Amino acid sequence: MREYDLIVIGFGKAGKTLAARQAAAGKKVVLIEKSSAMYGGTCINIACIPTKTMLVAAEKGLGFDEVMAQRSAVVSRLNKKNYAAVSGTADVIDARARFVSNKVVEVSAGADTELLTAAAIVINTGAVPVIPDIPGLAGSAYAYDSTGIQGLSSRPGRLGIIGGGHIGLEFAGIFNKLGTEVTVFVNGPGILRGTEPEIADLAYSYMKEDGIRFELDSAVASVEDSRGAAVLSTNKGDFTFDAVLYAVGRRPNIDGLGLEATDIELTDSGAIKTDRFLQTAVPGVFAAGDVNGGLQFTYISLDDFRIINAYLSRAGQGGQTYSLADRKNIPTATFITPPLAHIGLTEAQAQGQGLDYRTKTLPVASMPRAHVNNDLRGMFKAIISRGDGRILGATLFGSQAHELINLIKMAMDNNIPAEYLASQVFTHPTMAENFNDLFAA
Ligand SMILES: Cc1cc2nc3c(=O)[nH]c(=O)nc-3n(C[C@H](O)[C@H](O)[C@H](O)COP(=O)(O)OP(=O)(O)OC[C@H]3O[C@@H](n4cnc5c(N)ncnc54)[C@H](O)[C@@H]3O)c2cc1C
Ligand SMILES: NC(=O)c1ccc[n+]([C@@H]2O[C@H](COP(=O)([O-])OP(=O)(O)OC[C@H]3O[C@@H](n4cnc5c(N)ncnc54)[C@H](O)[C@@H]3O)[C@@H](O)[C@H]2O)c1
Repeated sequence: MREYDLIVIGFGKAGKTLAARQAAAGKKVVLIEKSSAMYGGTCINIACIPTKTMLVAAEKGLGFDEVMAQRSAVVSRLNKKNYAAVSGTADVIDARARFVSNKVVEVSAGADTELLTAAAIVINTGAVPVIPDIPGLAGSAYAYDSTGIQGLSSRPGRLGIIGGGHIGLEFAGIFNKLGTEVTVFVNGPGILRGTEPEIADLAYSYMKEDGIRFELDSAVASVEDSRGAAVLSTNKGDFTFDAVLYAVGRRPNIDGLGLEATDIELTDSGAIKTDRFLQTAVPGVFAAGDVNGGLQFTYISLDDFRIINAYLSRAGQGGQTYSLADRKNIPTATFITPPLAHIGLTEAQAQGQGLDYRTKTLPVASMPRAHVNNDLRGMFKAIISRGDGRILGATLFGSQAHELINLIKMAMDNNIPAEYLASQVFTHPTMAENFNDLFAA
């Protein structure tokens, strides 16, 4: 049995960063990844990076083949870069890993198997798409998850999307820009629920203006392949599509990990249960990223790395280190057009908590940079505590929102009051300078 200081299962954001960092610190480290096509993990190969590459290329007006070629070029470059970043100092094994006991992992590739053990083991196996229980969907030749849809060899004329969340809306925008007729099936009265309602309404109206169709309060009852297409039977009638994307959430990936051979415990939703240091019920075994049931974002996986790295680095030295309890405000970005970003409380949440707050909304059309950009769409909204001027939350819908939200996070995390942003000297003409008005009394 080969012995290591650290075994990392899965090439995710947390795992690859931890493997490289611990190996650089002199630890004997191995990272196990079941597919070389996944060096760098989900984000690099099948998620954040390829989808945003597709969006940017489609926004430039490129056609389907060029968009896909750019996607492949970027993924291939980053896949290689990620492999090099880890393999220089740690062992990388192309194999599937599974636990055979609490601290023993079997790696297998074809007929070859080997047992490995280590003082510390980190599970970073990500999440997999939930397949909705719709008769005929799983067997349809025209139904795809978010990975499958990126493998299409030609542009579908008609795309049906089941699910109006992050993935559904992002792909709706990409394919709409490529000239595909897109219909999104939403299982509720609107999209972007939980977002400030006036901004969700605006986003919905823009997407409709752009030609995206929505079937709200819809339920897909069955899918049937017929004459080279998929026919969706729904409570709103029958619809025929050349391709159907299902995007109704992703579940922690514990498939085939052999957890039943260990004392590792699961949460009710099937994630690996951890403490605030991301340690499982087995001391020395950690779970990072989507598999531990936290928010499913690459930057959360990176923050999980920080927690485990701090814990392992102080091993045996006692004292407190960074943990989940210290994690501050988490921003989000939804890459629709224009992008939508949020942090902290919405007005409804502030009201629900009985807080004394004021709100400020600012249409993007009032912003000088928006005129320079010739893109007047969107609205910014801030929620500010009346007493001490703290920023309680913000929703930014407009060009560069995904970048700007990080400035507000810094202010919120450090208790910098709204007044500071209201009087800060900003470069001009920029979208950021509008914080002078957004945060003014
Ligand atoms: C289409 C899409 C778009 C997204 N866009 C964004 C975005 O813009 N911004 C954002 O922050 N987040 C985005 N996300 C979410 C983000 O991709 C994930 O939260 C993040 O990649 C999770 O990383 P992770 O560290 O959990 O592990 P992952 O990166 O998922 O890595 C897990 C790795 O483990 C490997 N593996 C699994 N089981 C085994 C095993 N038994 N043995 C060996 N290897 C194994 C897998 O092959 C995989 O490479 C998106 C997700 C999707 C699907
Ligand atoms: N920009 C980003 O940061 C980004 C982009 C893509 C994905 N992600 C991450 O990936 C995760 C998964 O994305 P997702 O879009 O699959 O999940 P999601 O949770 O964002 O959205 C799923 C949507 O599907 C709906 N739904 C559920 N069952 C349904 C059904 N049977 N019929 C119709 N609709 C149904 C839900 O109401 C929800 O609106 C996200 O939660 C997010 O954490 C992030």
